[in-house]
This record gives sequence, C-alpha cells and structure tokens, in this order.
Amino acid sequence: MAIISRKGSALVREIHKKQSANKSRQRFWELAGSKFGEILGVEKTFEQIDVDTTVVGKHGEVDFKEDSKFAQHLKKVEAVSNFAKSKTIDQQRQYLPIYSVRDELLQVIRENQVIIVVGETGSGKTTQLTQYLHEDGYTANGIVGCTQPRRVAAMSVAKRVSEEMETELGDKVGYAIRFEDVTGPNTIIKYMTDGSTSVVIVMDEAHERSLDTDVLFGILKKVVAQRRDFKLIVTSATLNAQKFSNFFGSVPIFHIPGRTFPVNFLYSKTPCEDYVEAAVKQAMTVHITSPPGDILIFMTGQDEIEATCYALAERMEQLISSTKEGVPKLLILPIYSLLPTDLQAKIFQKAEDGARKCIVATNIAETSLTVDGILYVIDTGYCKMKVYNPRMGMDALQVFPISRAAADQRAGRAGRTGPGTCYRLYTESAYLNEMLQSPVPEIQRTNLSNVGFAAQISSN
Ligand SMILES: Nc1ncnc2c1ncn2[C@@H]1O[C@H](COP(=O)(O)OP(=O)(O)OP(=O)(O)O)[C@@H](O)[C@H]1O
Repeated sequence: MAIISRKGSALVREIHKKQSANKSRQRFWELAGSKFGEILGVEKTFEQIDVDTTVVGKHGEVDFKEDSKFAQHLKKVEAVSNFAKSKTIDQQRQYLPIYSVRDELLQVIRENQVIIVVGETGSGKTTQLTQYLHEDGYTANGIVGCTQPRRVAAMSVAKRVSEEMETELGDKVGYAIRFEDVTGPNTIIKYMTDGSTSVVIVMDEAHERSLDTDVLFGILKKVVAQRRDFKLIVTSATLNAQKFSNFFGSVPIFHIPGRTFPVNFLYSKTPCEDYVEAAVKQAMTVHITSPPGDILIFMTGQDEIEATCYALAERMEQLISSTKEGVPKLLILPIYSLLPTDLQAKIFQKAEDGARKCIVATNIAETSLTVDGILYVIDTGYCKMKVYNPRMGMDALQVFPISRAAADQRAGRAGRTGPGTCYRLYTESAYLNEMLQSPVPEIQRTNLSNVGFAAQISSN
C-alpha cells in the first residue's frame, strides 16, 4: 500500500495555514463551525447539473475501476431501500440474517457456557442477540450485558434496541459508559463499555482486539470457571474466531450465514497521493452526480476531519456562487472521540427532506454503528493507532494502513439499511495483498499500565 509522505496531506497543511491566519484554532472554529451542522445549498433536486469541474474534478480525483454491474446495482439500490423503508420494525428484525438461525443459535447457547458467534457486518449480532436472550428467559435471573468498544456505539445501539422493544431508553434497555449511567431498576438489557455483573455477557466486536477487550477475555475466562450460572457469548465479524474458541478451550463457533444488503466496491486504479484531497473531491462528486443517500468518509483524526469539513464547506460555497441552477443541499457533520457527546449524536439526526448528510469520521464510526441512510462510504484506507515508543517511554498515535478486517467493517456501514457503494481510495491489490488480515493487537503494542477496565466483574 502507498506509504503516505512524511509531509502528510497538502490540503490539511493549507487549512492549517488558514487557521494560523485566523490567529487561533478557536477563531477558526467560530468562522468554520457555523458552516457545519447547517444545510448548505439551495433548492435543487439531485439531478445531474452542470458543474464547474475545477471545483469537484470530473470523477473526483480518483480513477476508479468500474464495476460492470454498477448500473444494475444502482437500480437495485432504489428498489430495495424503498422496500426496507416500507417495513415495520418487526418485519425489519425478521429480515436480518440472524433471524433465520434464531432457534438453532439459542439451542447452542443453552447447551454451552461459552460460544463464539461469527457473522457478517449488519447481520444482527449487536441488536438481536441480547433480545433473543431476553425472549429465551435469561433476564428472569439478571441482566444481559453487552460490551461495546466505544461509547457512541453503546449509546446508539441501546437506543435502537429500546425502540425495537418499545420501551423508553433507560427503562428495560439502557447503557452505561464512563460518567454516564442510563439504566434503572427495570433494566434487563445493558450495553456498556465497562464490565458489570450480569448473567450473560455478550462481548461484541471481539475482532477489534482492543486492550480492554483482551484484558476482559482474561478476566471472563476466570469468571466462566468459577460461575456455572454465567454464560459468555463472543461475537466477531471475521474468521479469526478459531483463536477465540481455542482460548476458551475449543468452544463451539456458530456461523450466521449471509449479509443484509450488498455493497458495491470501487477501487482506485492507482494509489492516491493525497487521500484527504481525494476524499473531498469524491464526496463532492457523489453529492453532485449520485442518487440520494448519505455519505460517510473515514479519516484518521481530528485534524484531517476539520480540514475535510472545512474544504467541503468551502467547495460548496464556490459551487453555489458559480452555478446559477442551484446546488443540492449538503449537511456536513464531523465525528471523533473528543467531540462532545451532544455533537456526536447529531450524525443520527435526519437531515431535512432533499438534503444529503456527509459525515466525516474517525474509526469511531467503523463498528456497531448504523446511521440510517448511509449509502456511500469513502474509505481512505488509513487510521491512527496507539503504539508504545520505548525511546520516549510513552504511547504515541501514528498513522497506519488499516487492516482488511477494518476495511470490511467500513464498507459494511454502507449496506445496513439498503444496498450501498464503497469507494476505496486504494487499489484492489493493496486490499488483497498488502492489508493485514489481523493486525497486531493493542495489548502487544501499547503500555499496559493504562488498562482501565472495571475489574469488579471478576469478583462476582
Ligand atoms: N438505528 C438503526 N436504524 C435503522 N436500522 C438499524 C438501526 N440499527 C440497526 N439497524 C438494522 O439492524 C441491522 C443489524 O444491526 P446490528 O448492529 O445488530 O448488526 P451487527 O451484526 O452487530 O453488525 P456490526 O458487526 O457491523 O456491528 C442493521 O444492518 C440495520 O439493518
């Protein structure tokens, strides 16, 4: 995979210069911030319009390898998303791949104390498993807990499940994250980023192998040995499930067949020089030329996200002033872990009719999240990872190519509520030959003194 130059993105540098010219980052946000979270553009349908190509490029900047089935696929997009929209919540639940194996899965869980569940992204592991366990009677004896690697995932999944169970969030279904506990005396299903006392724990997204997940693996192995009444279900989107199974003593692996909606892949023919610039151009191209559907762009961190949002807003303004016919409306929304929770939650709000949302995210949006309406994912192929630097004696964040599993997760965000398209700003050969199937787990590359998981789980 292309190594990014030490200088990084020219676009990010250009935006930084503008920030310095505005004296401070705060001033920059006062100026730029008003453009985010507001609809840019004027009344205009999503028909192709005559656009100044110096602003968006003809097909973005990237020369994509076209999928021959693309036109056919786009027809399907429309047909199936309308189909999905017309379904009730119960019908949507029954449409998920996990539903077809519900009884079989519950049977295996009844017969085993620990099982590994493997299924494609979007198959229903996070939202359905906990409800099936409740329906099978486990909540009569205590809480069904589901661990999540990220706060935003715990919150949004709990919200979705509370809607599916027709209960207020915080009543039967709740979540607990650091400094915030939205549960009550009636809570029977709890999504959380910390451990707690439960009768069943679903360890979700185990393939991420975060430091906390790996430590929790060790703790739960002891709990399993001590408490016969306790059940552990480990879910993973990838096939490295055998490792997890071996760790717990060759426990069964249950496969959920199929995926919800197809995703169409478009790969760059050559590696991108500046993926930030390429992503901005691609997002503008999708906005101007593609049928309705929201866009999700993956960047490595806050700096790149700010630059991307700023550049998108600037290009929208240029377009608006240079195009007489009007420009379709765009709502630009950043999301990264340091963004306050109320601003993070904005990505889930529906944009007004006729407006397209463009979410610019770190890998915070890579797993568990379903943002209804995302049909286009733009994957830059990079992420920031924490690595221990022995010379400095501390952890540092560095930019690395993502793993193949992460690329699949990113693409999966486009096929959740209808068939989608994933623009990969890297080559197909990089995906097949250079991206690692499973990257080095965090436990092997960071300082272990930072483990923050609540250990109370081990004492019960
Ligand atoms: N907030 C939501 N709005 C609309 N549909 C949703 C929402 N949350 C979940 N869904 C539907 O439920 C499906 C299953 O989501 P779920 O999170 O359970 O899948 P998963 O197998 O855990 O995937 P992943 O491993 O990617 O988290 C989604 O693909 C989507 O169709």
